[in-house]
Amino acid sequence: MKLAVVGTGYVGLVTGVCLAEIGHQVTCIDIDEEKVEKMKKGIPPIYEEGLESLMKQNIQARRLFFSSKFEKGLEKADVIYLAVGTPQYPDGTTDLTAVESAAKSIAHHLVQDAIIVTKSTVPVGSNEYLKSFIHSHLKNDVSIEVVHNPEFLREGSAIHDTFHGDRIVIGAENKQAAAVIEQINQPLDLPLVVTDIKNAEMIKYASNAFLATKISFINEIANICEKIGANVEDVAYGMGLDKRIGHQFLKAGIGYGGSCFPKDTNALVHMAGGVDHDFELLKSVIRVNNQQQISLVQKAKQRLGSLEGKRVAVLGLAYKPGTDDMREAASIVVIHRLIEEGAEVTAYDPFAMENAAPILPQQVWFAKTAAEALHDAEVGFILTEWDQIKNLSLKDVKDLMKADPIIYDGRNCFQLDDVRQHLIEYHSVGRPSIAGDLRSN
Ligand SMILES: NC(=O)C1=CN([C@@H]2O[C@H](COP(=O)(O)OP(=O)(O)OC[C@H]3O[C@@H](n4cnc5c(N)ncnc54)[C@H](O)[C@@H]3O)[C@@H](O)[C@H]2O)C=CC1
Ligand SMILES: O=C(O)[C@H]1O[C@H](OP(=O)(O)OP(=O)(O)OC[C@H]2O[C@@H](n3ccc(=O)[nH]c3=O)[C@H](O)[C@@H]2O)[C@H](O)[C@@H](O)[C@@H]1O
Repeated sequence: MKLAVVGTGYVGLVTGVCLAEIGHQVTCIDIDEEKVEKMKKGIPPIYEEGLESLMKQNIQARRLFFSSKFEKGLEKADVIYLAVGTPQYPDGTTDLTAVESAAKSIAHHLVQDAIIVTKSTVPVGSNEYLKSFIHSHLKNDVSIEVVHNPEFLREGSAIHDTFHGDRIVIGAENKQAAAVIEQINQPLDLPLVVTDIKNAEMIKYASNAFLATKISFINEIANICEKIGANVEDVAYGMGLDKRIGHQFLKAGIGYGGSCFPKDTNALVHMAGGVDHDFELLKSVIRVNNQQQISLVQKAKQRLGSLEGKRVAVLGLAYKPGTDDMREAASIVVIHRLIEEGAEVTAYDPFAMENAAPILPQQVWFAKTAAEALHDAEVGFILTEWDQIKNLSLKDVKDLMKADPIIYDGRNCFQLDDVRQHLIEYHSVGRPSIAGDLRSN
């Protein structure tokens, strides 16, 4: 089928590439011309495992095209996917500016009947509004249907998640339109949920809110574990064996970040408020997460009295491994706090430093390697569990850092026994602290 995808970010580009891979003819449209020029050459503007090779293969097979011109990209497209960003306003409500702008461009350039499939996460009721919005901006005598097909991929495993997702949700008021989207996805052979648009919109928010709840729950358990001398990893393992609970999303850490959990949980709280429902549980989830992000700096300050002038290495900046995305990364909160406390921060991330530089305080130095960041540091903060960080030898870490170093590990990257052997003072999340080299005190 001939498809167009509008917006080529983490979701749009992966969607376009994967739809081409299963045999469709796809043109991806983006208003960012620089990005489009890069993509035409097979260079993805984002870091995502496996994306570049799949993109190049489909460009070569002449199934995948890129354009910054709507009139060209929409030519003969039967189905148009909309995957532009839906960030949050400072008050936590959803900013639909990009969706409206892209919808208007689609409406202006549509010359044949089409189904518009929204992939962007939008508040309940938005798709109904979008349908009339597009209608009112059509320039030609064409008919449209709107289908909501929320996206569940995770950054860092986006290609895998698209081909092996747990379900595809199709929200439609029109059965024929739903059937077309089913047909497009048929080669993926994944379980389908065909429902109405409001349900599809709510499934997306409820899913993200539930996953965020699991994380804040285990982080609270971790905080209690620390106080009573238990180990959250053993606790989570024991809990997760119960199939009703499961092991996924029970990894305690520095709190969730990323472009979606923070904004989608806020949006759902606002949506609930809009219908006079005080979503107390989700508000607590958000509060717990905000506190979790600053907890390690608070511990360091308590332990050291002051961080003024301390040389601090921050390893890992992206909100999770496998991506260069810095949106709502815990590292932003942690580093701002460290700088406010007077620390001298050197940071390292294998892929996210380019995106991090413009949003972190100017005082931050960027190191080319983890070893360079650790060199002569007194305190280390681990904020993303990249293999490049998890696989560091603790002997090297100790040798590189100043005498009697202290590590605050927000991702529980190291085995406690291993740390004990290396006599490094080590504080992680929800596990007993390790005292370090007592001989030198
Ligand atoms: N990032 C993720 O892992 C996931 C994101 N989502 C949702 O998918 C949507 C997109 O998210 P991302 O891909 O992260 O966004 P993004 O910010 O990475 O990409 C958006 C793209 O749209 C382009 N764009 C903006 N306005 C445009 C317009 N008027 N016409 C054409 N292109 C335009 C931008 O240049 C950019 O390339 C959001 O609603 C998000 O909540 C859903 C699941 C996963
Ligand atoms: O709507 C979205 O954008 C996406 O949001 C999340 O995907 P993503 O943000 O890419 O990454 P996750 O793997 O979910 O991690 C999110 C955050 O939670 C943290 N996390 C995750 C799992 C865990 O056990 N503990 C934990 O702290 C991660 O470190 C990260 O900061 C969801 O997992 C996707 O299903 C959804 O499509």
